[in-house]
Amino acid sequence: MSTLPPPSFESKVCTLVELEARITRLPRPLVFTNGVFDILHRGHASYLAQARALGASLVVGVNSDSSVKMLGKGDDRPINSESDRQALLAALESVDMVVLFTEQTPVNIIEKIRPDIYVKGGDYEIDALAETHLVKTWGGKAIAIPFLYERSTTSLLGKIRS
Ligand SMILES: Nc1ncnc2c1ncn2[C@@H]1O[C@H](COP(=O)(O)OP(=O)(O)OP(=O)(O)O)[C@@H](O)[C@H]1O
Ligand SMILES: O=P(O)(O)O[C@@H]1O[C@H]([C@H](O)CO)[C@@H](O)[C@H](O)[C@@H]1O
Repeated sequence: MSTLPPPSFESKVCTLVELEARITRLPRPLVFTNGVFDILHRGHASYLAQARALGASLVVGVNSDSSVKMLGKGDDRPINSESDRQALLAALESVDMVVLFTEQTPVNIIEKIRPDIYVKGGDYEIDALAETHLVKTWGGKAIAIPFLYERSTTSLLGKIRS
C-alpha cells in the first residue's frame, strides 16, 4: 500500500520566522487579518475571500489556544485546537499563509511583515484598533468588511447546545 503525502495546503501553515523568510515571495498588496476562527462558517469564508480580493495575497494570524483564553469567549473555548483551526483556514483558496500568535493582539506579526492592508470584520470599530494605527505608520490602510451573512461560532454553539 502506498503512503500518500500530506495535503499540499498544510504547507501554508508556518511559523513567524518562516513567514518572514517567505514574505518577499508573496505578491503585493499584502493583506493581513487575524482572529480565532473557532468553528469555521460561511461568514468567515465570505469575509476571507473579500479580504483577499482587496490585495494580491492574504496572510491570516490565528490565535493560539492559550491566547483565546485571554479573550473571554468562555472556559470551553476554543472548541477546535489551534492546529485544526490553522489547517482549515489553510485549506481555503483565499488564504495564502497562516501563522499562529500567542499574544493578546497580532501587533508583533504586523510589525514583522508590514502588510499594505489590515482587515477586520464589521463587528469591529476599525479606527479604534492598535493594528490600524500601526499599519498607518508605514502608509498602510485598514479596512472593515461589513457582514454579508449573520453567522457566528457563538450562535452555532448556542444552537447545538439548545
Ligand atoms: N458573519 C461574519 N461575516 C463576516 N466576517 C465575520 C463574521 N463573523 C466573524 N467575522 C470576522 O472573522 C474574523 C474572525 O472572527 P471570529 O473568530 O471572532 O468569528 P465569530 O464566529 O464571530 O466567533 P465568536 O462567536 O467566537 O466571537 C474577525 O475578523 C471577524 O470580524
Ligand atoms: O476572532 P476575533 O475575536 O475577532 O479576533 C480577535 O481580534 C482582536 C483584534 O485584532 C483587536 O485587537 C485580537 O486582539 C484578538 O487576539 C483576536 O484575534
